[in-house]
Amino acid sequence: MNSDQAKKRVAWLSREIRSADALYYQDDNPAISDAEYDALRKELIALETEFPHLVRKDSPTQSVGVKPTGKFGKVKHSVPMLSLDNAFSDEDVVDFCARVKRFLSVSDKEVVAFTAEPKIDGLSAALRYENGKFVKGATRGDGQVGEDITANLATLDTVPKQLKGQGWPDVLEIRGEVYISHVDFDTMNASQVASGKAEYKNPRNAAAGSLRQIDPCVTAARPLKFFAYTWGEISEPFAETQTEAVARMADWGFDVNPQMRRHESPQDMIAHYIEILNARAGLGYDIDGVVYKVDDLSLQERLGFVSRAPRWAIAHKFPAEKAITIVKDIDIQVGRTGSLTPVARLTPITVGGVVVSNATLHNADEIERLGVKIGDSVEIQRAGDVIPQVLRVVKASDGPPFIFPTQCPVCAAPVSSDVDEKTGRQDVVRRCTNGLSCPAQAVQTLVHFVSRQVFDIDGLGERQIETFYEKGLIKEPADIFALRARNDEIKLETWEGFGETSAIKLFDAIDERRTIPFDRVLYSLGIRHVGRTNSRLIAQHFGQWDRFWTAVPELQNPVSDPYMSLLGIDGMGQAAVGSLASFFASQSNHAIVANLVQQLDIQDVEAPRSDSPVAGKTVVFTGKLERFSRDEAKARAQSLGAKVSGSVSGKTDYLVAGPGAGSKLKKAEAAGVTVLSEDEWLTLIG
Ligand SMILES: NC(=O)c1ccc[n+]([C@@H]2O[C@H](COP(=O)([O-])OP(=O)(O)OC[C@H]3O[C@@H](n4cnc5c(N)ncnc54)[C@H](O)[C@@H]3O)[C@@H](O)[C@H]2O)c1
Ligand SMILES: [Zn+2]
Repeated sequence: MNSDQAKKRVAWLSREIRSADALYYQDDNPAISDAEYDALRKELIALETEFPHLVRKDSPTQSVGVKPTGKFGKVKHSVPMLSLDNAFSDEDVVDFCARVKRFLSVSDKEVVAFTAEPKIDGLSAALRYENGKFVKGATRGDGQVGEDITANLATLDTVPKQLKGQGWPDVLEIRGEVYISHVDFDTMNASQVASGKAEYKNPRNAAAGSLRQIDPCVTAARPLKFFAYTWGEISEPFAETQTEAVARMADWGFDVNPQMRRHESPQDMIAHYIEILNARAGLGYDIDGVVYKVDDLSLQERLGFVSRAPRWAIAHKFPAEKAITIVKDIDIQVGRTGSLTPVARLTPITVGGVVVSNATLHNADEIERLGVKIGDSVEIQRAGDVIPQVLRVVKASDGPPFIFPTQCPVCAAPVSSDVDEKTGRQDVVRRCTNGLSCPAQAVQTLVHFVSRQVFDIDGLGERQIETFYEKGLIKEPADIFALRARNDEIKLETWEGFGETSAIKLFDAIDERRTIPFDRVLYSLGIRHVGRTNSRLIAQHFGQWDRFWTAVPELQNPVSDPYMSLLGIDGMGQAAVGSLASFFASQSNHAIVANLVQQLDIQDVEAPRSDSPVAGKTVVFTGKLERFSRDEAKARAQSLGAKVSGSVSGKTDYLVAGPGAGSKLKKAEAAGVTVLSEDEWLTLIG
């Protein structure tokens, strides 16, 4: 970016931030998420660092909050109320500690202690005490001048009107955070709804809205609380460290946060941060990070301030898990079994450090429940590696409601939903009824076919499958094995993304997989209810592919021997056997499998040994296995006639626990299940 472009971007960012500030601080009604806001600020700081001449005196990076409105009287802060700099990563924390030491000319070996405590997501307030009596309360405002909300603050139980104990300075200004607990927030919103008023978006906005009421009686009825954590003007010092100061505040009758601790290294600070992050959901009030402060007050004094934040403190922000964004479109994806899954296409937004541009809407019922339509503002959530979800509509657009298609969006075949045999209710999932004649189902079936757990063909992924399918070169699994023979006409080495070597590599990878066990072939077909376990059970039952193939036509008769004997297998149900039969009822499916089998050398599957020491036993594997992969362990156990389960229950006979085993191990121990190490397991099975 050149200086000119940077100038424009800086101006734009400043404008965006200022307007967000006004909505957030003055109206208590933000229009963008905190994560979005933080991203704008971060970008502005980066640009101003790169182009220092673009820093204007009125830049949002040089100031705090917004100027007070005329709604309340004004209070001048004799000690400015500042904001905090942010750290977003562990590295930032290490840098911060190093920066503090450098500033103080302290060697690496010497210790500078820091406190760590939760960053309460409320709004800050200053309480002035004269001779132990509460005389004035103010908001932060723009840091220099705040609003006089004495009467409102006086209504809080956690704001002492008279300090307890003794030894307080004659003039003492205590600062801290006003907030609302989760329980109180829910109650408050329920009564907002009952009286026909708008709900508050989150506890912070509810607290800010409640505190900045013209009528203190309204504030008095709101469940506001106050945590004390710092101070402003004082007539004389009252402590030597942050830790000591907070302890004295507690003595004088203030709530202080019980999670605060002192640390001597960035590693300990970060460990504490993780501890608080994990405790977050159970605290009962919102926090949005951890604040670290230099413990020694004389060092704090030496470190002083930069424009809007102290040099001796930093806020280590939590990754935001939720964010608000806009639904640009709703697409319907067709899966391998024809299921229609609606996906919201979003205006991209960073959630927990990851850009999210799609979120699942699960099914038609969920769309109806949420009432979501194209153009709506929605709140989304991302947790771990799962697909982001839409939680709720924040602001509805005036567009038409979303109509769930009655035809497959890919092949236009009619859509239907199954009826649950037990409940007689319509399944929430709608499916395309066109089977493998639907291009979407065909491609997804092929993708499943080549995937790791099935044919495991290196170099063939979704993208390649799509290309081959579109060119008409792979329409069914058997075509994959014919590619090499047809390459004179295909000339794969001339395709974009392929060279001579990668083409040969792909053909080799395909040929390597011609020899394959019976159960994998069955699993590769992607038949509903015939997953890995059932494929294995069926394969073990027949032993050889040819025996199975001879029995296939008889499966159309539900009282035939093969049908009944499959039903008799422990673990197989009507759904699986019925689905297997109806798959082969289709002429084209039958032909597809026949073509495939011609290309393969199918290995027999041995029936489980009933004389093995673990035959008929139920085994659970947990932890990190070091002697074999999870798949291998499972296959081995099954071939010895053991049942492998994913969870510990009363039926479990053995738990094989590798290093790092957690909840399953605890549960097994509690249930008196025999726990074996990997070596013990190997000895047992011989
Ligand atoms: N969504 C929006 O439109 C929008 C607009 C403006 C600001 N914001 C949000 O507000 C924040 C910026 O506001 P800010 O300038 O108040 O900075 P800040 O909230 O990130 O940090 C400073 C504040 O933290 C508070 N705090 C809480 N616990 C504390 C503790 N234990 N010790 C010290 N301080 C503690 C204090 O009130 C202090 O003023 C950002 O997180 C931003 O996401 C959002
Ligand atoms: Zn279709």
